[in-house]
Amino acid sequence: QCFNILPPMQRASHFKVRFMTATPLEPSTRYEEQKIIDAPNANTEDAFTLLSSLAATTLLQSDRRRDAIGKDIGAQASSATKWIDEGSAFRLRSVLNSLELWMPDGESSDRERQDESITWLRWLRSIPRPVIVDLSLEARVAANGTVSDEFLQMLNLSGEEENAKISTAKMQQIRSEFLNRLGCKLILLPSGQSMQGCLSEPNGSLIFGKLLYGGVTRYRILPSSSARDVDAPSKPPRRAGERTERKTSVSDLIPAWVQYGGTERRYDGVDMGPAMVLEVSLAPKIQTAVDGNSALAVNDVRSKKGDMVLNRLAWSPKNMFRFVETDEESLKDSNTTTTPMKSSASTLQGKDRNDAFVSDFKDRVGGLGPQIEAIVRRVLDGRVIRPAEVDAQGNMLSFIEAKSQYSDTVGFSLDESTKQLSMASLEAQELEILGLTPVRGLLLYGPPGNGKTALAREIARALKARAPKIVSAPELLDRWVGGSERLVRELFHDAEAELAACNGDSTRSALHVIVIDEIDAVFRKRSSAEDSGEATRSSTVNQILAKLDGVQAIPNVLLIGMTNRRELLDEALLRPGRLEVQIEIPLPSKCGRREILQIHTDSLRKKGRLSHPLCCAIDGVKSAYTKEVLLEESSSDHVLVDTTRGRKRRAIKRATSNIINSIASVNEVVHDLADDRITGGFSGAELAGLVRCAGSIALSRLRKEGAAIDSLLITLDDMKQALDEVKN
Ligand SMILES: Nc1ncnc2c1ncn2[C@@H]1O[C@H](COP(=O)(O)OP(=O)(O)OP(=O)(O)O)[C@@H](O)[C@H]1O
Repeated sequence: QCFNILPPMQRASHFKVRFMTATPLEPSTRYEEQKIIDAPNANTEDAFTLLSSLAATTLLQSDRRRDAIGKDIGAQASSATKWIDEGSAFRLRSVLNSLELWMPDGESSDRERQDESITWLRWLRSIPRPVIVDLSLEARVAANGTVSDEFLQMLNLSGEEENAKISTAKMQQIRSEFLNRLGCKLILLPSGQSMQGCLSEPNGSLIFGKLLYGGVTRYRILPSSSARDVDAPSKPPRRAGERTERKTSVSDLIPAWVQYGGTERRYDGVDMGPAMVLEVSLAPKIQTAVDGNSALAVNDVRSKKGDMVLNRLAWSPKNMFRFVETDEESLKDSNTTTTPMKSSASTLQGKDRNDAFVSDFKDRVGGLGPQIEAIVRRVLDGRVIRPAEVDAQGNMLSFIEAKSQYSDTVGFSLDESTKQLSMASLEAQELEILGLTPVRGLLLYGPPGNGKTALAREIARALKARAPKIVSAPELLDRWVGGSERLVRELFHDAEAELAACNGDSTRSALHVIVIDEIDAVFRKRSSAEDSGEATRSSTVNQILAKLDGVQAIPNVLLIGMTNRRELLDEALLRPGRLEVQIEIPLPSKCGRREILQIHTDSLRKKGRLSHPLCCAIDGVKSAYTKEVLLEESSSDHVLVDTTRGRKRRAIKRATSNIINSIASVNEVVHDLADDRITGGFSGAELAGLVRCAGSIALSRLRKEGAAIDSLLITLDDMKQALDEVKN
């Protein structure tokens, strides 16, 4: 008995809609013969068109229901929506449930769409005050194809006119009257800002809302207070049906809600970034003359036509939305719960990305937790990371190497491997607008051997930068005229070449990390005597500074300066815009020493080449091997049990007990290698050296015994000897 007037859904194959059969109606003889409404022009491949078509279908179905029940009821519909067909309305709501903003995720091959949505999102994040974009016209155009003349004709005919021929002009009027009852708006609110005016739709309307971005509090203003509001603006209006929805991550799927027209409604932005709400409204027939657009008269509401910025944006609502698969059960009639959806984004953003960086660093350099966090915050956060190409072994290639291998794509491609790059670039551009650009220069200073160079390499690796160029500053001072300038030019040459290949767009270039060790040799405080060496030095200094913050500044470069003597440096170098972030890399603390020891013994431990007591000493935990356990283990060794008997066995046990007694005394002395009394004052390099020394002692022992390398085991005793050796 159900009248099928749906647009062809099968083309949106990925999209599941639960179809509710419309409430069975008294069959109206007039419609019995009517079959599927032809919708040849309806393109349901984009979500916006499908949504608009379904909204129009809901209107048609509801009108039909009203006609079937009786025109009078429809005509009398005022504050309640008695005229709405519940089945169709439910379906429309399910469609909205699975509607999402189309976000650039790097996975789509549709570059144009990516660019469009980035522009659109960027605009959304920069709007200074609430904006309402009226998409009603677009929605009506999109829905137009779904509505056939025959059906409209039937809905509008009264009994007597049934057989009369309707003129084209009249038909057009009926069509536009019908479509004008369909409304669609985007409500955009900057972070934490509220709408000044209110939205209102005619009595009997149904408004479907959906939060697409950020967070909002939605509520209705009670009619009594609305009038009072004008006279006494200080009095807060009385609210009803207040609900707050927050979309904290892309994967949060906020269910759509339904509101009734008649009362005024308003949205307040939650202080968590900009918010975007989509509203689709259906007005009852009785209100046709007034038109659903009455809401646009409210003071802060601006239509698309009047917004110059919006007119300049190249965007189309057809590219703004997409459908995601939803878990139908969990969304069932829920207005408050949020449901996670499957996220296609595989790479990380924001805080997650920073956390991943921090833990990645910690696996490789020890004892520098606070320093690494500062570096991630100041140097990595907000940076667009276009990964540099790597060779077969995974080593980062220089620009020249990459160019010879990947000649056509290097330097300016946003390929498949650069997932989330567009989002990162969007974020970076926003930060740039706020003046929060990532720094171009970093100074690492502190006593030698504590991981400055190691950290610089790690930064380059974490940023997936080009193979870092590490030079020692004195190498830059060429005694020949013009020599130093040439050396500095060479240092920055690759970065400049790649930037030129990307047409100056630094977000498309991989990052070039340039490390200058012993930077104090070049940038030391100026001496009064201006000898010839001084002249070379200052021209080198000027050239490097120009690359950092001068007119020839190169944005795709991170310069890391390193020194053991910060106090010798010229203050001009440390100004913001130059080596702006200065991080001290001190001697490691007890905790740091333990981390460094763990890093340097990690591979040995994984291969089972460290004795248990040594592992315990590295970790600073008491050995679980007590004398008794060791004795037990040695006597239960299957070789002993199988091949020795009686007195001989007892003799071996006694001998083992003596050995273990002596080892036990060693255990008690060194049970924490990181302890101040044992490795206090050691630098990272010395700790790395200590591990190598213990390894060489174990190896020479093995050689003396004539055993094979695969039985190498470094013991606590080896480490003790190594400590003696290193300390002397
Ligand atoms: N914090 C650390 N974590 C892990 N290893 C470290 C650490 N500090 C030093 N090392 C080890 O010591 C070696 C030397 O350190 P590195 O060259 O980074 O020190 P540096 O501070 O740059 O010294 P210099 O000032 O003399 O150039 C590294 O290769 C590494 O093996």
